[in-house]
Amino acid sequence: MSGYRTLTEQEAVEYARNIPNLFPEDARLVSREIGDGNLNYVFHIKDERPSGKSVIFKQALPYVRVIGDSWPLTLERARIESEALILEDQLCPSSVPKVYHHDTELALIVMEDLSVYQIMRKGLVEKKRYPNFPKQIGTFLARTLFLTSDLAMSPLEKKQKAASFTNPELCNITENFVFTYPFHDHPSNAYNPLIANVVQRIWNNNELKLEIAKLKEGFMTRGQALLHGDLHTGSIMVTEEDTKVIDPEFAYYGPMGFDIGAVIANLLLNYAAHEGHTPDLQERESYQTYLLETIMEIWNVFENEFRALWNEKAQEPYAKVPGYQDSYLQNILQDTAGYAGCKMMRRVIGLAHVSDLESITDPKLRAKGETLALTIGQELVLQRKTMTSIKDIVNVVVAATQN
Ligand SMILES: Nc1ncnc2c1ncn2[C@@H]1O[C@H](COP(=O)(O)OP(=O)(O)O)[C@@H](O)[C@H]1O
Ligand SMILES: CSC[C@H]1O[C@H](OP(=O)(O)O)[C@H](O)[C@@H]1O
Repeated sequence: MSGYRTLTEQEAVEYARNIPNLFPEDARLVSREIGDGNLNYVFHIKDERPSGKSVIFKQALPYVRVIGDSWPLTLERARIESEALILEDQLCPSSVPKVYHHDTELALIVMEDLSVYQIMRKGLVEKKRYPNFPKQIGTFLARTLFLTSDLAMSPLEKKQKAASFTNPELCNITENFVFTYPFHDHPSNAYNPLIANVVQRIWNNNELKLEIAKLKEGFMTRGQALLHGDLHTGSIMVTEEDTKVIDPEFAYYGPMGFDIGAVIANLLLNYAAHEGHTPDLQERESYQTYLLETIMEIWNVFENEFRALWNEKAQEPYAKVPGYQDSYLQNILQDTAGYAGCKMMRRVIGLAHVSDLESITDPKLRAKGETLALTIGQELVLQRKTMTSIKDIVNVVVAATQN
């Protein structure tokens, strides 16, 4: 920590020049801070000479960027993010930006520039479609989750991995801002006044709160696999053909359904937001159907890849016991539904919102989308234990939309 300093755009350029073989000697480097997340600085550094080469510098600050130094936060998250990116690239090649360099003292990662990709959340608001996304993200989920679990690793190796990815401060953000504060009258909450009655009903619903308590307990105690830990559509960059996952600074050993649930929750937040963005019924239903088909395909790819990995590579002595694989996958499905539900509700009631809904300028229209998101979120949590197939998740969404 002693040599830590926050880089300016110019200092980032100087630093880039001193990394061997990163840029040509005669490079004319231009640097721009482009971070739009809650936590860190991100610099885009480009050679304006013909090499045209560019890289991304991501630097952790010793505090939460959007709040300031009143909320200190560990710089260790840059080490976790860098190691998670390197591991994810080994487990699922080309699914993440390449890491070129990591400086522990400066909490800095130098990585591949993905500027030709777009943050998926923005593309979804523009109603873009990504035909290869389900295959790519479903494979990413199956490979990163299966291959870091006790199913694939020796118990010793897995526990060493879990120890090196212990991430208490970032997990605590999730424990508070995903599982606790949004379900209580907490000062950090920020919701549309037009949905105050729906929020109040959630706070008074003890059956719901009991289920959220169980899901939170799972997040805190169930070290099934190395998770990305914050896999929302702002942490996914896409082109029409390709998908890259960024920003695994929340990585830790947790329940597999938390990552799958994050992807599904954010597709469903976008689904709900089109109640406000897309007044034409036919156009809206067409895009919402596309989102539901995407969700089903993601799960189906995940399940097929996961079963294939299990049949080919499982080390666990009980792996071949009849019924174990089916029961394992059913548990993941039910966790997926529950965590998706929590994540949808936190993005409407809690501190950190999503631009899918926030970009609906008319508060009444926004309230419509937000209410749908809260209805779906509650039902996913409450009905999860009866679910046996991805169709059950889709049925919850369709029923909530029709009501
Ligand atoms: N490898 C990359 N290539 C291009 N842009 C990137 C890359 N990594 C991050 N960004 C840009 O920086 C923004 C913030 O990055 P992110 O890793 O999400 O930061 P934070 O941890 O603060 O949320 C992203 O939304 C994206 O626009
Ligand atoms: C005050 S942290 C809130 C929120 O921010 C993180 O998202 P990101 O790093 O992608 O901006 C994470 O989702 C936290 O829960």
